Amino acid sequence: MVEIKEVELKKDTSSIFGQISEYNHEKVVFCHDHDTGLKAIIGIHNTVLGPALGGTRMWSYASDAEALNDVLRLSRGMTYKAAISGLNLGGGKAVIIGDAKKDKSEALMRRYGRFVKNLNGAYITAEDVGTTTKDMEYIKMETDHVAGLPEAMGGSGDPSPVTAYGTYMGMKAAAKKAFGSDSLEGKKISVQGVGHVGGYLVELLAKENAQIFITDIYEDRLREISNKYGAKVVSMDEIYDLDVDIYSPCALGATVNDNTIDRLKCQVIAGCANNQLRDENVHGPALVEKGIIYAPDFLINAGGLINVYSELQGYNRESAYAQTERIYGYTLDIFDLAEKEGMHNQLAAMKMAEKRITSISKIKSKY
Ligand SMILES: NC(=O)c1ccc[n+]([C@@H]2O[C@H](COP(=O)([O-])OP(=O)(O)OC[C@H]3O[C@@H](n4cnc5c(N)ncnc54)[C@H](O)[C@@H]3O)[C@@H](O)[C@H]2O)c1
Repeated sequence: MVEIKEVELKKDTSSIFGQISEYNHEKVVFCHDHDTGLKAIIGIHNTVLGPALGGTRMWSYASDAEALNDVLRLSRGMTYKAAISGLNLGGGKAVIIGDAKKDKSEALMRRYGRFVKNLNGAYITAEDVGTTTKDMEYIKMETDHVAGLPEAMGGSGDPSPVTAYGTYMGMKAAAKKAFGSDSLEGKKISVQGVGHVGGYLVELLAKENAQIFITDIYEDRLREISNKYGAKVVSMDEIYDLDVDIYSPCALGATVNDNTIDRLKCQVIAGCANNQLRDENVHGPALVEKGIIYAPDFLINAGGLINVYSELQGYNRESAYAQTERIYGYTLDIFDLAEKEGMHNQLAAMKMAEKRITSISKIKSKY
């Protein structure tokens, strides 16, 4: 039996190296370019299972420290996501500091691509919040270590529909656990963020005749999704107080926190956002206490990674969807493990992922 260390948040996070050692990252690269205004951080968390693959996020962070914290948490999440999904990939992620609508240019993305190139394949990038398949084309001009290229270029295209499908599968598994049936018909479901993934998820929920509530920063997008699928629009703050069966965080992370947890009235949380629990050690157990079934984020939002991984093997859309469908069964397995071991669902999923990494690391030195 492999011994797995409990993941704890350590306290010394005041220095950069303190933060990097907190989650035991292998490498963190700071990228700066005066001419293009590029400021980016690439986090390589763990490469035991394979090269670190994870998207590049472009976001207007309030501070460099916030950007570092985000890339460290996101890249660790990628390690777990790849491991639990049975992929031969490590965990990595990158952030570009800036406003994706204003600060992006071909030169900036290509300069960033050259930093990725310099890592010689230890990190493979892809798209994330604030980046598009077009940006991946620019990166591809500088390095082969990029995935999620447009289908016209032989790539797997936008991963969002596959991510939405996996999230839907995880949500149905959680519904089965909470309500005794995985049917979402008539269920009241709030979706926070109707961007790439959230939009596709709403489509799947509408097909199953769920009652859908949506919120987003962008009013035009809200109108579009509401008109198309008959979803009711609510304000960004109101989403936490709704009397719903399922809350689906599909925007950014850390929305399950000290300020929101007491307001939530749902029985299930299942969404595609990464790092939904602000602090898994605090908010994982708090959800158990409240009787809310939490579907682990990195498990149920793995569809996009599965899709991108398939591109590296020679893309096959059907097999990517078939593999993503298995998220349903994996999610039920995690609920069983959590119950058996008396732990919260996120921790059970982390332990399952760590177990695979530990066992594979042992065979790596043997020929
Ligand atoms: N795209 C993928 O395949 C994929 C895969 C795995 C995980 N994820 C995660 O899923 C989430 C959504 O990804 P996406 O690709 O759909 O991004 P996106 O940028 O297309 O959509 C996010 C949406 O959330 C909205 N938003 C941001 N803050 C909000 C807030 N406070 N309240 C309400 N809405 C808010 C944005 O306006 C945007 O429309 C992210 O956390 C991402 O990391 C995405």
